[in-house]
Amino acid sequence: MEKICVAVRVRPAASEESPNAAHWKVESNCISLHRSLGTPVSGASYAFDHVFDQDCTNSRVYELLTKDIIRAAVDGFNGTAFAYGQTSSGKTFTMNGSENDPGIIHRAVDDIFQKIQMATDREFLIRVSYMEIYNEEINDLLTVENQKLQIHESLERGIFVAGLREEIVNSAEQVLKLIQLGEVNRHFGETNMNARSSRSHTIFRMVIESKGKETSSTDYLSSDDAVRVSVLNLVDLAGSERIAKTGAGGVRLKEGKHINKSLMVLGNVINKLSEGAKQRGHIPYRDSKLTRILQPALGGNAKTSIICTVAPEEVHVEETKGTLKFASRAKRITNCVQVNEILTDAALLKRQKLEIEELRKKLQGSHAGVLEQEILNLRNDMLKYELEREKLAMELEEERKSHRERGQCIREQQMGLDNSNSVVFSGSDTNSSQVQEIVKQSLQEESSESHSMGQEDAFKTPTFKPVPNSFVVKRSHYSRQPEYSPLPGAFNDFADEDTWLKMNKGYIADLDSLHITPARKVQSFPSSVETPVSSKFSA
Ligand SMILES: Nc1ncnc2c1ncn2[C@@H]1O[C@H](COP(=O)(O)OP(=O)(O)OP(=O)(O)O)[C@@H](O)[C@H]1O
Repeated sequence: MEKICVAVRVRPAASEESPNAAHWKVESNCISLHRSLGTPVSGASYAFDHVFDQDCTNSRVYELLTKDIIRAAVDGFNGTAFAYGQTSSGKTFTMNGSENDPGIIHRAVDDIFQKIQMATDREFLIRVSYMEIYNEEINDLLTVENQKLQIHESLERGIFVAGLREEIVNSAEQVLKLIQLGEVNRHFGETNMNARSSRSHTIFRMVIESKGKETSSTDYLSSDDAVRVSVLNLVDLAGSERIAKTGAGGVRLKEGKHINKSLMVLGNVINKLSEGAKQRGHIPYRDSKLTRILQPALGGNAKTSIICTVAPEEVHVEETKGTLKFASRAKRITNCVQVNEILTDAALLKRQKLEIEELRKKLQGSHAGVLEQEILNLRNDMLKYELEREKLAMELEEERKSHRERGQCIREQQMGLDNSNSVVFSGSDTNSSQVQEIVKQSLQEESSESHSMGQEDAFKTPTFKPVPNSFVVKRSHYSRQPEYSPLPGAFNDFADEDTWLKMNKGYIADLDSLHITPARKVQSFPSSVETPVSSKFSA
């Protein structure tokens, strides 16, 4: 959204004013009415984007008010600059200027062609038309035969005047010649107020089309393929007039009525547009040809500036106040400005290719997203496995610890056994040492076997327990090795119940779990055996 730019320009006084007369004072961007003694009139002070006093040149007005619109028009934005004010206040002077000080139209034309020459990456097509609205009829100023033209509206062209001559131009000089031609056909008339009064509203229009120059045939990714079309309107309105002042009659009176009526409709449109969007309701653009043609410039898609010209004389104070009020309302209008682009079939095709390329990139981007998610999942899994591994390592350590404790326990038992044996067998014969050795071996075997057992089984290794009622020695391996098993009879020779009782000091080892080494082929313990150990140990 962009506000309309509004400026006020005070023309030089036509005749010397009395020093006691009320006058307008310009300070910065404010204009205020003062009485003869210099005291300001309350409620008659106004501020605008710019206020130009009588010494201001057209050059400065152009620089501050119009130059941006012209630049934007070359870039594809619609633009409108128009002069509004009572008759003889300086509208035509501002738009057309003089020989020494060319007006806005002349400067705009020069500027456009300069900018086009500088935009080397684009090619331009400029069309010019010039029309007037005279007595509410549209006439072509470039072709006199084209009279009473009609306004049409289409999706493609927007609001346009059908049958209007559009001249394709290549230079500023060519355009200025066309303007001169149009000026000849324009309706001027002499009134009491102005020797050469505009009796019509004139609209000088330039349509600027541009398209990026193609660098190569495969350069389909260029975003400048669309054709930009902008419409620039430079409007010189007829001045509102008081019939009593202009002394109009006859043709002039009729003209004056039409002028005033269309300016009133313009005022109504501005009034409505200056209200909030909710209150404004219907905008009466269709009530006059002027507002219909200027519709895009008023609250539509165009950069717009209005220069309100005022006469400084005391005699015109009321008209000047009216113009300033109009300007104040116009200041509140906002337009919605955007570049106008037209896509040819070729440009459309190229743009679609560009879009597909962009979508492909996006798709690739989203695929990368999927991969990233997968990597994240894998990382999570790895973390889980790591935690599980640590847990298992801790369990293993626990296992080892309990295993060490079991080993310790076995060693203690063995030591206890050794001690008891030394008591039982002290000073005894060879047989007792043999028995001692066998028991030791058994315990060692048991100890080594317990290494390969689970924790529960390990605790079934020999331990001390109360003496059972009867002595039982279980030799589970005998059945598997019958050929070499020691004979129970031989064992009985010394391992009777009493002996074991003595050996274990009231306790017996639970031999259920004792692993008896693979048996040697012996019938009985010899009376003199050097090493009665199993082949397992001797091997
Ligand atoms: N800023 C200015 N500096 C010098 N002369 C000016 C200026 N503005 C207007 N004039 C002169 O005042 C006279 C009236 O100006 P102009 O014709 O531009 O008024 P207008 O608003 O177009 O009037 P109308 O509505 O009747 O066509 C002209 O002679 C013009 O040269």
